[in-house]
Amino acid sequence: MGISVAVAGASGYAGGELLRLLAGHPGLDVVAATAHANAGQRITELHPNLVSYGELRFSDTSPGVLAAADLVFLALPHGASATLAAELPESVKIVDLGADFRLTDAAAWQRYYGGPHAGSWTYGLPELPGQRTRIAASGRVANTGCYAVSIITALAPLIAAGLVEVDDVVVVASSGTSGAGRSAKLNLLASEVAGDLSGYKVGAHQHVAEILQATGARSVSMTPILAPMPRGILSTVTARPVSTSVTSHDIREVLIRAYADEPFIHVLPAGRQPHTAATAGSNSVHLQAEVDISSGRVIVTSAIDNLGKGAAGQALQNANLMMGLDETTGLSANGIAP
Ligand SMILES: NC(=O)C1=CN([C@@H]2O[C@H](COP(=O)(O)OP(=O)(O)OC[C@H]3O[C@@H](n4cnc5c(N)ncnc54)[C@H](OP(=O)(O)O)[C@@H]3O)[C@@H](O)[C@H]2O)C=CC1
Ligand SMILES: CC(=O)N[C@@H](CCC(=O)OP(=O)(O)O)C(=O)O
Repeated sequence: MGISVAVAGASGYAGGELLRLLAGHPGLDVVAATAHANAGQRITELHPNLVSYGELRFSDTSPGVLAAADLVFLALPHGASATLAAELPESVKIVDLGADFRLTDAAAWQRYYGGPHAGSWTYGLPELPGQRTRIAASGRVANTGCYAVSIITALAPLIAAGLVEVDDVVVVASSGTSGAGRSAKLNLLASEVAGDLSGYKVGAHQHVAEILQATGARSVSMTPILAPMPRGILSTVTARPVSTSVTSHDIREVLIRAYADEPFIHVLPAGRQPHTAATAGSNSVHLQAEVDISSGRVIVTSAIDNLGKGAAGQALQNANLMMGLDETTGLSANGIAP
């Protein structure tokens, strides 16, 4: 018997992707998969792709069920994680895929989420300097938000290297519909989304708070766009260089150096643009950098699978670190394209 694992919110998109990854993990055994309205249903009724779970059914999401595991993943709506985590013993390690514990600043929490701030846990992005060691030493880790992963990995090294101004970052980013969860909302119907592009939460996206916190940027303007595809996020991150002498080559060199030893972050060869399809099903981030020949602004494009490095893959990477396993176990850098 390996390390026992429970997934709360396993009937949802992020929880379902976690179950898929965990089915191929040699050291982690799923002992419980919980749901809310769907408790009691067979896993395969909600996730017909997960045939290896056979007749197993979703349990209720209760502290008693979860406390029996060594490691718990929380893939729940905002607010539900904080309530449940408070009822689990310290001995149970937790990775929260939601936002409840991502922000250190209560005022920032208030601005974007409202309601009481539950506190903060170790921020779950191992590729940030020093963060891998902190995650490995933590019993509680808060996963990075999906857009935030793609944007922070594009921006943080440039700010750390002093290559771009911190007060003029502009992001336009598109997400597939699974980013919104598996809820029956009018704007997510296939007939509404197919053949359409639209902005949403324009100028007020909650991930800006964690992008500021993780990168040291002082001002980020973000325009999210809902894209007619099931998975994937493509972010374009533009910033003003500190000097007109900064070249595309300089930016690429900084990114290449920052991620030289990272198994999941790939700076593409010059001239090749990231594609969301190339990251689908993987835990990878694909990056490319250019300097705009007209405005002189730095443009970094970044593609991820929102359910992979944006959620379940990242959560498993963090869990591997927390349990002393090889960080890449059960994860693939390769996407499933086309
Ligand atoms: N989708 C994505 O790409 C990403 C999601 N996340 C985060 O992961 C978390 C889960 O997201 P996602 O999978 O998309 O959401 P879904 O809506 O697809 O799934 C939500 C899950 O939570 C359960 N649930 C709903 N209400 C409650 C409740 N009151 N108490 C306990 N469980 C409840 C649902 O159970 P049931 O269906 O049985 O009612 C379901 O299992 C969220 O915090 C989200 O922000 C983070 C990064 C990316
Ligand atoms: C398409 C879509 O609606 N995406 C969601 C992604 C949120 C997410 O999953 O991240 P959190 O954990 O921070 O909520 C959004 O933009 O809010």
